[in-house]
Amino acid sequence: MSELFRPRRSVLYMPGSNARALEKSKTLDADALILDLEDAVAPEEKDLAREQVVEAVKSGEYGDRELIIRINPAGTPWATADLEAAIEAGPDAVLVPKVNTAADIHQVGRKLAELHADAHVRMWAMMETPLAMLNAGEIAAAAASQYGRRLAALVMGTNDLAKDSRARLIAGRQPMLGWLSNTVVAARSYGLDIIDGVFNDLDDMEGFEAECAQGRDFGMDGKTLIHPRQLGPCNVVFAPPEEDIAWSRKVIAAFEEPENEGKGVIKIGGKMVELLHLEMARRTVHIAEAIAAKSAG
Ligand SMILES: CC(C)(COP(=O)(O)OP(=O)(O)OC[C@H]1O[C@@H](n2cnc3c(N)ncnc32)[C@H](O)[C@@H]1OP(=O)(O)O)[C@@H](O)C(=O)NCCC(=O)NCCSC(=O)C[C@H](O)C(=O)O
Ligand SMILES: [Mg+2]
Repeated sequence: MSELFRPRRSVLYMPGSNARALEKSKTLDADALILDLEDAVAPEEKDLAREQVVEAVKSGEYGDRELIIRINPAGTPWATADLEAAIEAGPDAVLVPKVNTAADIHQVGRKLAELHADAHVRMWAMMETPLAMLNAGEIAAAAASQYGRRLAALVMGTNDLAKDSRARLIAGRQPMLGWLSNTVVAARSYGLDIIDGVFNDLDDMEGFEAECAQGRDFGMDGKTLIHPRQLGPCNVVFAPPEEDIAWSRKVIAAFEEPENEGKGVIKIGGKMVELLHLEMARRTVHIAEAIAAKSAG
C-alpha cells in the first residue's frame, strides 16, 4: 500500500501486557494498532509486555494492519531495552512518547540508524506535552533532517496534555482547539499524517462520534482508540463519504475531457473547479480505493 494514501482512520491502543488484547486485535477492523509498552503497562509488567509485543509483531499474523510499538521515554529504565526490542521485532513504526523538542526525534532516529533498524521502520511522535505544543513546528520539521527522516505521523496525547497543562477535558474540547489545529498545520507543513487523541468514556458513543467528526473536520487523518467498540463508528466518520467519492470521480473525469486539456480552471454543474480540487479529488479516490481494498481483502 502506498505510504502516501495509507488509511489511518482507526488506530487502536492496547497494553503490551494484555495477551488477550494482542490476540483479539488480529481480527479487529483497525487500520493500525499501537502495542503499548509505556503508560498502559505497570512497571512490574514492562518485561513481560516487551516479550509479548516482540512475539506478536514477529508473528506476521496481523494482515495489513499497521503495527506500531510505543516505547518508554528516554531517561526511564526501560527506554533502551524497548528500542532494541522494537528493532528486533521490526514494526511499521516506533511511537516516541512525551516528545518535547526536535532533539527527542533526532535522538531516537540516530539510535535507530546506529542499531541498523530496517529502513521500513518509521517514527511516530506523541504530541502530549506543553513544550510539544510550543514546538510543534520544529518537531514536525525534524522530518526533513538526517535523523528525523523516518518521522511519518504525529499523534495527539490529550490525556497527558490535560494533565500537564491543567486544561480540562470537556465536551467540545474548547480549551484544546488551538493546540489541535496548530499541530495539524505543523504536520501538514512537513507532509506528515496526524492522528487525534483518545476518548476515554467508553459508554458515551454519541460524544465519541461527535469528537471523531470534530477531529476529521480539523484535518486529522484518524483517531486513536482504546476499545474495539470504538472502531466501527470511527472508521465510518474518517472514510470519505459516498457523495465526496462520486464528486471526486466527476472532477477527475472532467479534467480528462479533451476540451479541458491544459486548463487550470473549469466549471462543473455551475461550480468553479481548479487544479487544486483535482489534487484533492485524486487523494479522496485513492484513499477510498485503499479502504475498499482492505474491506475486500
Ligand atoms: C479500557 C479497558 C481496560 C477495558 O477493558 P475490559 O474491561 O477488559 O473491556 P471489555 O471487557 O469491554 O473488552 C471486551 C473485549 O475486547 C477486548 N479488548 C478490550 N480492549 C481492547 C483493546 N484496547 N485492544 C484489543 N482488544 C481489546 C477484550 O479483551 C475483550 O475481548 P474478549 O475476551 O474476546 O471478550 C481496555 O479496553 C484497555 O486496556 N484499553 C486500552 C488502554 C490503553 O492502551 N491505554 C493507553 C493508551 S491511552 C493514552 O495513553 C493516550 C495518550 O498517551 C494520552 O496521553 O492521551
Ligand atoms: Mg500519554
